[in-house]
Amino acid sequence: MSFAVEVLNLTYQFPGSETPSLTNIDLKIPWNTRTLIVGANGAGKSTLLKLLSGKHLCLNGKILVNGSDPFSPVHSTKDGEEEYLITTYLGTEWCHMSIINRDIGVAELLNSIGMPHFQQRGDTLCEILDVDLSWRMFKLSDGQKRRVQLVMGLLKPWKVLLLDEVTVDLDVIARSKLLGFLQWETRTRQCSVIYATHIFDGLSEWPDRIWHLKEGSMVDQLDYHRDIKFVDSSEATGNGSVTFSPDGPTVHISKVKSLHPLAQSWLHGDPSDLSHLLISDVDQPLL
Ligand SMILES: Nc1ncnc2c1ncn2[C@@H]1O[C@H](COP(=O)(O)OP(=O)(O)OP(=O)(O)O)[C@@H](O)[C@H]1O
Repeated sequence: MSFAVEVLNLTYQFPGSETPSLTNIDLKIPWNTRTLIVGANGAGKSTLLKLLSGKHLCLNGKILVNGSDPFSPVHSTKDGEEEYLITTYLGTEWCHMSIINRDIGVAELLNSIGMPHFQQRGDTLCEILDVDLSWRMFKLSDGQKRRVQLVMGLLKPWKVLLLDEVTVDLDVIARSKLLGFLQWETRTRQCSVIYATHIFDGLSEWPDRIWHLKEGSMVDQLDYHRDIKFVDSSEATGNGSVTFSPDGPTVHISKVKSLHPLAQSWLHGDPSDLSHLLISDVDQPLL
């Protein structure tokens, strides 16, 4: 069976560093899956995603993405007539690309990276991310710039998408549509997504697997469908419902299906944990 990603006994230490950032990582990620990586700041999420994208050379262990070493110069592959990038890595450096702050039109920008060759995909992405081709980049809000960037980053189809928290300033609708698009992609063609995030809103139904990286080690690997059950809490009035009172401004929000409590409990006790400062569920004010 071929895997989207296969990692065997990977240990990675940055040059000049005293300790490894990743230790003895073993992973097998099948095709047509969505993997969520959860970990405290400094746990090694970005390092892992960058290694998978070929940005760092793996010296200890083995990494195969689409069956090949991601550090090799081969960056695309063919499925029939279609050409695919093997990996697309969208991370924090990519978010700061200087071109997005210039006085340039969105249509011009997208055309310069090959939109005409991927017209249908580009149109779909512009529609789901609500990007207007007549916008000028320097006039956009941060969230609008991010949406244009995401259209750019996702325009060319990929086999393995590595997302390193790039949805942080999307509004909830754009984020939800983007996650829906990625879910649809993984269901309709041979590809997989690995997503490292600290934001769990709207993710409860999204992943197939949820992994916990702690101090460079993969300490939990859950199968979403097999291992996770959402249960009604005794004080909840429903499951994920919102009731607007006709008589006033009161809104009743029942406990919603969320992976946030799982992440909170995993990260409790992990290094860089400040969970003692968190407002508990019970005390949390409704803003
Ligand atoms: N270029 C580098 N040189 C040396 N050490 C590094 C470098 N980049 C990251 N590290 C170290 O590797 C470890 C993992 O960092 P990484 O950026 O992968 O964490 P992360 O889980 O992505 O964190 P965050 O949630 O804050 O983005 C940290 O201890 C960090 O200090």
